[in-house]
Amino acid sequence: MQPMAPANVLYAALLVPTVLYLVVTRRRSRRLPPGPAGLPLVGSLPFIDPNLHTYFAGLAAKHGPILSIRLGSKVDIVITSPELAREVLRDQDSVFANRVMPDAGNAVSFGGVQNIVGNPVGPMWRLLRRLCVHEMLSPSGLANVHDLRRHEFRSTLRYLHTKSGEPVDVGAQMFLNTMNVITSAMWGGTIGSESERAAVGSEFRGLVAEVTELLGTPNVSDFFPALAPFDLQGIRGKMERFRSRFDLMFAKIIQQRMKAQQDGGETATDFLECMLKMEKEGGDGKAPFTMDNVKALLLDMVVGGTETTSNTVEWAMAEMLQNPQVLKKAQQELDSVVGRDEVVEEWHLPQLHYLRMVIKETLRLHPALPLMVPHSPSAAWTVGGYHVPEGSRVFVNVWAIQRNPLVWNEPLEFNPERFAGDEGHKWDFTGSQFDYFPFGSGRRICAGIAMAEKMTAYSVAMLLQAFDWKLPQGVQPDLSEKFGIVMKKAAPLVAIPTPRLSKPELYYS
Ligand code: HEM
Repeated sequence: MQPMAPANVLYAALLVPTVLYLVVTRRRSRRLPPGPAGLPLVGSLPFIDPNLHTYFAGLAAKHGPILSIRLGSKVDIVITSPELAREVLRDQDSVFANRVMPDAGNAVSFGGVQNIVGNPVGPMWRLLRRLCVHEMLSPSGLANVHDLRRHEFRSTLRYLHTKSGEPVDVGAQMFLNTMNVITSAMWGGTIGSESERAAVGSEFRGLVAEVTELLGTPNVSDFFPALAPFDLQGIRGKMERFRSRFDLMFAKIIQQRMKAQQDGGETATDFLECMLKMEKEGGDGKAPFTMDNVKALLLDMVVGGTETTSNTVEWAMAEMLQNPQVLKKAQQELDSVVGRDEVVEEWHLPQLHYLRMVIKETLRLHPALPLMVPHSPSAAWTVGGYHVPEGSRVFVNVWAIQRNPLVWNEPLEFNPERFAGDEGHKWDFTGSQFDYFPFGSGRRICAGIAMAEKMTAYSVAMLLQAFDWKLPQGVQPDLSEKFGIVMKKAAPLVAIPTPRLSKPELYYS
């Protein structure tokens, strides 16, 4: 046998390891992340805990920062480290920016993907997002409805004053306040009288509560999509009925507005007006825009904006009642910036630095969406060296990441001071830091950050400036959580307000 030429030896010496490397990495990259074994057919379904955020955190402690879990016929991926969150939400954002809508979500959102939350990234999603972020939720959009917002806050202030000395369900009041603010930003004064507005508000409240409850209910149709047509738990049927009720309510409001336009009334500057304009134009040339989009967007705002905001305010108040030194410091700041001879206004908010730190700390310990809204890759991909199947649901456990003891000193302590100074300022709501991102990050970041910031700060400022708060006799502070599509307090915060402004008339000004 002829000896090999030196060039061939070199070639073989390079080729063999290269082929081996490709085989090994390819095999490795087809490997799903580690995770619980589960049972045949049902996977880990029988073992999941309803408090999914803590259940997933427990699995991550065992299986690592990326894990896979089979629930029925679907594989879900859970991410629990800042590095991998960055990979999914920033480095590979263009691949991971899609969603898998639950069956219930499809049923309620006006013909499937008519809304922002459910739409895959594309011309339609861009148009819907631009409308929301640039028209309704931009600084100028929010400024347009400042007076309506102030009106709602003042009526909550009056109501709370009538309840002085009595137990108040803080979350329920804040839910009502937020709902009224969001609906008035959407369709302004379209609904005539106060009593008519109150009736619409209360119907909405009931519907939104039922919709969010059902969105958080485990559904066989999602675990076994082949069974979805049978709607075994009746969830789709219920959601379709809710959608019809929303449809009727929205149709009535839209009709009233169109009639007002025909009668040549004053031109409104609210969100409904700019959506109706877009509907008349039929879209932006790249995507169509129909009446279904108008209704689906209205629903997005109500469902996405109310409980997230009001629960954050409730958590902030609950944490401060547990940590009275924080509450006192926030009130001292309010006294020095606003005093007690006038009611706090939105224009005071930029000067309330400590209050802003309180909100940041609340969203660190209690992010409203603990697993965010699941993302989904548009193609099979590799994350952290593991295979992530196309169309799988990817949960990012922001709740666990924001309690990571490697990043946060005494992570379970409620300590707003950690957001002070240059070190603290780096954590904000822009999603640029992957150890703190309560509003998400990347192109799917929350569309309502500007409104959420304003609403949470204004609400907490009003509650603390106008009242002292205490728990009813014998009630202990309780900070237990209840997982849902939006994280709740397990026991609603009931507390007693005592007026602290200098004159009673101020509550009715
Ligand atoms: C404290 C209050 C809030 C928190 C903590 C919050 C948090 C979030 C998070 C984590 C996401 C998912 C991000 C992702 O998937 O990467 C999201 C999405 C969204 N939020 Fe918020 N949110 C709040 C308030 C609001 C408000 C007031 C509105 C509107 C009125 C709103 C509208 C939306 C919409 C439309 C989306 C979907 C965005 C998309 O898929 O492109 N949110 N929010």
